[in-house]
Amino acid sequence: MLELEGVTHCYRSGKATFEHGVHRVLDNVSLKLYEGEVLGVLGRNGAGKTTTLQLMAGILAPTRGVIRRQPGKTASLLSIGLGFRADLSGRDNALLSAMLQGATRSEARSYLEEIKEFSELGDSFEEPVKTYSTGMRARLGFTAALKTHVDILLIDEVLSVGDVRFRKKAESAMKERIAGEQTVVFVSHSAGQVRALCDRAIWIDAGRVCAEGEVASVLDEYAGDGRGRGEG
Ligand SMILES: Nc1ncnc2c1ncn2[C@@H]1O[C@H](COP(=O)(O)OP(=O)(O)OP(=O)(O)O)[C@@H](O)[C@H]1O
Repeated sequence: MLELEGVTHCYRSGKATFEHGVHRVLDNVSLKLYEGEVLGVLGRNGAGKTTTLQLMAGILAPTRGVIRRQPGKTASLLSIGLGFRADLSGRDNALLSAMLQGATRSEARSYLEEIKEFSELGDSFEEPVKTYSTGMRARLGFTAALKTHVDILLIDEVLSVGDVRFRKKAESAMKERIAGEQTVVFVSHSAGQVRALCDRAIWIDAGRVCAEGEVASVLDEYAGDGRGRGEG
């Protein structure tokens, strides 16, 4: 459904840092995402996980290599604080986000009360997003993505924020959605969440895929490396 072939991604940095101002974050990464699967992405801070999701979403273009997405399939990146217009209300942002996922205006409107209720934002739903806390933004982003249709859902750690009660509710709603046909790429630092939600996992370190395959064996290798130990 989505394939990365030999993908390298570099960011520009100050001339005095990295190699002549070029920071190579992904180095010749190849991976395949199959329809209906939930792929977990593990890796320490700065390993290149978010960059991988942004490439998959088409927000970034690779420096080298190819990204193939099945024609007509939509991919959407769900990450904290990304994609909201700060001056617009939660309601208007939810409307926009649904329309950006391909809903018509009236379809998008029909989701709004559900989004308001699930996100538990109350009257804040009518307030500008710039007045929201990080947890409130995450709840709005999570709920808007949960309620709208997208072929490939790319989730960047949004299930790790918010209070415990909302996190549990979000996890079980996500499980329900995943149980259907939804294709998901899921970045998390929590071994527990990856074990509970994913069909397959990859471990990225220093821009390369170190391990790929069955969740339990990838988690073992990650923990054995001493970096994933003790998380979740
Ligand atoms: N826009 C950017 N410009 C320059 N460097 C960047 C940019 N975005 C990320 N980087 C660098 O790329 C590397 C990988 O970042 P990325 O966000 O993909 O890592 P990550 O695995 O998602 O990390 P985390 O677990 O901390 O979220 C880091 O060293 C980061 O500093």
